[in-house]
Amino acid sequence: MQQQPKIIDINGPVVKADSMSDYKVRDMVLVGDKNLIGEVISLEGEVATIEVYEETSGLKTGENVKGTGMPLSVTLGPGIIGNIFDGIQRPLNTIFDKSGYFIPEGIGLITIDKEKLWDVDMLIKEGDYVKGGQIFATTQETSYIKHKILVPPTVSGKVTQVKPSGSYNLEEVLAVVETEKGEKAYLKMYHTWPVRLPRPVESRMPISKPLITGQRVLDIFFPIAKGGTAALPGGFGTGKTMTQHQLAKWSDADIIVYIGCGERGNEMTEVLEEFPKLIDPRTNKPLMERTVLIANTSNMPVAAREASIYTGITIAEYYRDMGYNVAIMADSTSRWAEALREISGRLEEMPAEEGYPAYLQSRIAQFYERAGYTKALSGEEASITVIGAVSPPGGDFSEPVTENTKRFVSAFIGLDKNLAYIRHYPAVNYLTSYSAYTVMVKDYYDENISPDLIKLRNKMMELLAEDDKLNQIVQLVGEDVLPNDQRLVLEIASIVKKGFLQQNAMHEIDSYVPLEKQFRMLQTINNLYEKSYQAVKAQIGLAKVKNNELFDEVIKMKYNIKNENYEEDFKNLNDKINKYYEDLIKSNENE
Ligand SMILES: Nc1ncnc2c1ncn2[C@@H]1O[C@H](COP(=O)(O)OP(=O)(O)OP(=O)(O)O)[C@@H](O)[C@H]1O
Repeated sequence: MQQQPKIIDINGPVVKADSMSDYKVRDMVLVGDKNLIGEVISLEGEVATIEVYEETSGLKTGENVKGTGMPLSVTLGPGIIGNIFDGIQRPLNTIFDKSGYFIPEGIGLITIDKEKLWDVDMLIKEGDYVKGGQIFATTQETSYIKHKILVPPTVSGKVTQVKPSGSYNLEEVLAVVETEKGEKAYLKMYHTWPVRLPRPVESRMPISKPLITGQRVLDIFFPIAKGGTAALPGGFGTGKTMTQHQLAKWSDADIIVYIGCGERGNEMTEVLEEFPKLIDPRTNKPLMERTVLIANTSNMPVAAREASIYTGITIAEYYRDMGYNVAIMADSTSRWAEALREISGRLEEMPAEEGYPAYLQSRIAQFYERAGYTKALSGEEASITVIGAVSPPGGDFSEPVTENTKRFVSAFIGLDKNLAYIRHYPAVNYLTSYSAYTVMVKDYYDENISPDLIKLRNKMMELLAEDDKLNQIVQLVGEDVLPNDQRLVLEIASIVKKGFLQQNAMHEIDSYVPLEKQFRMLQTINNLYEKSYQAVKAQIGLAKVKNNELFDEVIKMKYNIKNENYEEDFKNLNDKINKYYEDLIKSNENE
């Protein structure tokens, strides 16, 4: 008989144990007298290397290691939404209730509440055939989210027993299925799934719908698509967290999974305090009714930080499988990569660039590849959108995490320290950012808003590029050498920047702007440009063409025109623009 495995070496979160030849890589184990949760990451003969997800100080060699018979997994069932978990899906509220702010080691693998009763509507009857991923029952998880209870993806067969609709807890067997092999499978309201294994889907579908965020620089200039991937790199204090919060609050996903990964504890406290108070503008329900928070701050064990990304994406996949559009925000993937580096260092692996392990690239790829627009096994169309913040040291985008992330995302929304310095927020660098989704969502914008939207967007992008070029000349020789039409470019570009790209997250009206209003704003700026250009062409001096009051009114429309019933206001503003330039050109002709 195999001897009892014992700890032979402890190096921070990396522990070695002997007599482990019966175990497999990725098995979840309980380490030491306190039963700390760990995962076998390599095996060499009898000796296993184990990554421990809890604080290992106090652990001693000679203590036992025990198997759990399964890989590191999450428990998927009702009760996830609105919850706040640590990196391995332990509910922080329950932990705080039991033991205060710090997570005591050895608290075990507690997860969602298995005793709570849920009102379940059964959708199957005896004799039915069910297949993996099928929705076999539903329960109202929050007033906004109907939880569709799924047959585990690995189970299919004939239903031999079924409970009637009623009130049940998570452990009760709702149905028994006889599989093709003649084995019995017991369907409960939850099942478990290994975090590192992507959940299967029926098929991948083309990306075509935007994730509408209410943030003008994103929705119009650099759209993120449902099922797409985006990176949000930015140096210290450029607004990554703020932007991720804005996305979590406002984007039109059904479900938000927010992973606070290695950020400072106080930043996460803000999320924990602020989010439960927020109201979703589209449903008028508390935002937490569609949100899952995963908190793994810099003061929590580093290995659990590494796991938190997988925990988050597996939860996202589970809700996708029910047919929901899920958006995942990870803040910050750099801290996650640092956790990989730290563990790799302790494993004495050969370091590659800047000390990161050689598999950094493949790990980043695996994470973003779990995004997509798909047909789920249940037959429902659904998506996972992944938005990862990246914090390159010193704001240098050529470092390995930013470089590798750039390869695997289709939208790269770079935050710029110079823009942040002049308080141009969100500090998105409009010259170097890009989104491949602009083309993919064009048809959607054409049909749902106007065929002019993307045209105007492209025109304004050209204007901003020209503005950048002209500014270089201005810096050398001053503005006076430029002809009036070029000086007008500088003036209008300034309006695009101040009146459109800058958006105040703290302002009641400006924090979130409906797409239709965004477009009306862009049209108004374009109208001002066209009419003022006619005046310039009519040889009218720039001092008159640039009517400060009118220009200011266009800049301030973001605050002064409300987010609803705005037609009249836009009409008045545009009439004012038209009249001013008609009068100006007429009086010039009469002179
Ligand atoms: N859209 C915005 N509207 C108004 N203010 C903003 C906006 N975005 C960022 N800011 C300002 O920038 C500050 C820094 O933002 P934030 O904390 O998100 O930066 P960060 O890049 O996450 O920083 P760190 O590197 O410290 O994690 C905020 O406290 C806020 O004052």
